[in-house]
Amino acid sequence: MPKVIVLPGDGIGPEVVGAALEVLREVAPDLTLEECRLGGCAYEAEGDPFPASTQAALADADAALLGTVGGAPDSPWNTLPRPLRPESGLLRLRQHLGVYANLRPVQVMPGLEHLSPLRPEIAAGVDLLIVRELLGGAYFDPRREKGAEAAFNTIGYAADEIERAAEHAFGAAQQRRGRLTSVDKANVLEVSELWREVVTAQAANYPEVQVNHEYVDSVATLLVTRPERYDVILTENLFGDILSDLAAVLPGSLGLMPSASLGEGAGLYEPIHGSAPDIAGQGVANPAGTILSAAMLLRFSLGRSAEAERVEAAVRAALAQAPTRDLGGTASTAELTAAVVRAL
Ligand SMILES: NC(=O)C1=CN([C@@H]2O[C@H](COP(=O)(O)OP(=O)(O)OC[C@H]3O[C@@H](n4cnc5c(N)ncnc54)[C@H](O)[C@@H]3O)[C@@H](O)[C@H]2O)C=CC1
Ligand SMILES: CC(C)CC(=O)C(=O)O
Ligand SMILES: [Mg+2]
Repeated sequence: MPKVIVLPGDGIGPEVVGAALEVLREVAPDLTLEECRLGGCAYEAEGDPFPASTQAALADADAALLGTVGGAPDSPWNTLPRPLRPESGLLRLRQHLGVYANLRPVQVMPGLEHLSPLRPEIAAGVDLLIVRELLGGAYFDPRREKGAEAAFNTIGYAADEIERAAEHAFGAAQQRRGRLTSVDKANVLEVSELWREVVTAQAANYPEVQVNHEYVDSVATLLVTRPERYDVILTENLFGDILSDLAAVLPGSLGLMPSASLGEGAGLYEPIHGSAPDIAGQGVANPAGTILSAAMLLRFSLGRSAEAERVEAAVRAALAQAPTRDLGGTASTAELTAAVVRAL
């Protein structure tokens, strides 16, 4: 029986993960679902945001499903020594699992164009994939330092770190529309120059994939004005973090965006949004991104594509009937989840 570690986390995490579990129990009742702690809740209970108990449970797991971690701007968690903060727990989890390729699909589902704040002719038909390198760059810089007068983080990449993330992007482009846009800042940054050289060299192995390179600042505009230009976007950790939140404007809400993080072992599945302290505990969070992350788990970690498609179709149908507040509707988390379960 496949084993999935469930990490509800902080803020709205337990609410959206609860919704995804309702759906998973319907479509995959044979899964062993084991709940563990990650983030601020783990620090409070066990003194560590990525505790040994969670690490031990992951040892024989097939996948992990995560909600969100982190506190409000005034949370005491934000002044803890950095390794003890909730977000460090998440970074350590990603490193522990070795999940270097973060897949963030951006889709405006047919019939749901009206949920986008953008004009229908821009939003209609959007279907792109952001492949974000997840274990390198500024977030994992070992030389990071903060003094009273100065602080720094460096964006560093080794060629093989770029290569292994790019493999995923080329592979995805082969399966999709055959176009790969590598996003960097090579007009200013040496690290981007190397990024561009590595991706260009790799392109020779994928003659059927059409590759181009664009600067991240320009992509920030084009992504939300001419999204049809993009099929697969490949980029580094920090740029990918920012561009994927921006891309959430296309379908209409951060709450709709799922992700899969893949390496050589168990995969990690999580919505791209944070713990939304402004709405936590109110029962109004949009659970669609987490439910769609569970669909990605079924597809990538368990090879259950038919069940994944069932879930995706049910989410599409439910969002048409019962949009949540972030989408201009009135449905609660529980109401949207019930609509998804009914539509399965
Ligand atoms: N992967 C993770 O666990 C992440 C954690 N964080 C942490 O989350 C906390 C809050 O960060 P913010 O910058 O406020 O970003 P956020 O993504 O939590 O919230 C941004 C805005 O989007 C809304 N929102 C997010 N998810 C939603 C959903 N499912 N349904 C409806 N509305 C939703 C929020 O209410 C808020 O207005 C911080 O502690 C941050 O460090 C931030 C990003 C990712
Ligand atoms: C460590 C996380 C808080 C970074 C983030 O925002 C993300 O991965 O989307
Ligand atoms: Mg983010």
